[in-house]
Amino acid sequence: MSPFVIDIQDLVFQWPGKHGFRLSIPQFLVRRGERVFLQGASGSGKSTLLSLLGGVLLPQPCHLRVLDTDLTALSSSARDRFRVDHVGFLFQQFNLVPYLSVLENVLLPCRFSQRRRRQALESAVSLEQSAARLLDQLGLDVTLARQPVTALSVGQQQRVAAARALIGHPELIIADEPTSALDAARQAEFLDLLLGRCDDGNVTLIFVSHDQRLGSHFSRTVDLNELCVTTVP
Ligand SMILES: Nc1ncnc2c1ncn2[C@@H]1O[C@H](COP(=O)(O)OP(=O)(O)OP(=O)(O)O)[C@@H](O)[C@H]1O
Repeated sequence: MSPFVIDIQDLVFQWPGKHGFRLSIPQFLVRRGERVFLQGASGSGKSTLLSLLGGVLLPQPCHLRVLDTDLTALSSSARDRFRVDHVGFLFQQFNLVPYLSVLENVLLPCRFSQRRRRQALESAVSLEQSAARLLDQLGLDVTLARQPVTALSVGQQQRVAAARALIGHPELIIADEPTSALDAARQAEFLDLLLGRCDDGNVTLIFVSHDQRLGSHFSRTVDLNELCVTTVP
């Protein structure tokens, strides 16, 4: 097994029909269990890179291995399967499903992935117990579990989104500015809880933020501008 959860060599990506932006990364390696703080100027391609790591986007032919899987060799549906089985996504806007309850939102990955369902049940008697435990560990009052998710505050919704990303022990968590809606005190508190959960599961975390103060919580800071080769397309 490779020691690297992310192993990129000579990656190039351009949005179809869009000139002026080109992501070009000669090498990017992330070891199992690392917590990487990814920063870079607005528009430098951080979210684009996260989508490539999650198999949402495909680059030009290159070496792109995530969790020992060659993403460039997978079909679109196989990449979808890979993503739901192995990657927890945390978004800036949370992307919760507004007509579902808190619990139903957290359990969504288990609906789509047998692997996540099985792993969630390894340490709990039911999926609901697994979800409730995670919510509790992330500081959410579990009596809210049956509430519509839209009835929760922004900070509470963020904990729901984090529990959804973590349920069923995905090996890689990809977080795209998940703390930007919170004030500084809540950001630090949330980050500590998220990192604590990642430590417990030996999870690898790639975390994007513009807030450089958060960088001290991570094992490594990577600046996308330094990672990239800047060439005129
Ligand atoms: N769906 C898309 N279609 C076409 N171009 C896109 C798309 N998404 C992003 N881009 C372009 O790709 C470039 C990089 O955008 P991206 O969102 O990855 O940067 P970013 O570093 O995450 O920015 P920010 O920090 O502002 O969120 C930008 O020029 C953007 O306009």
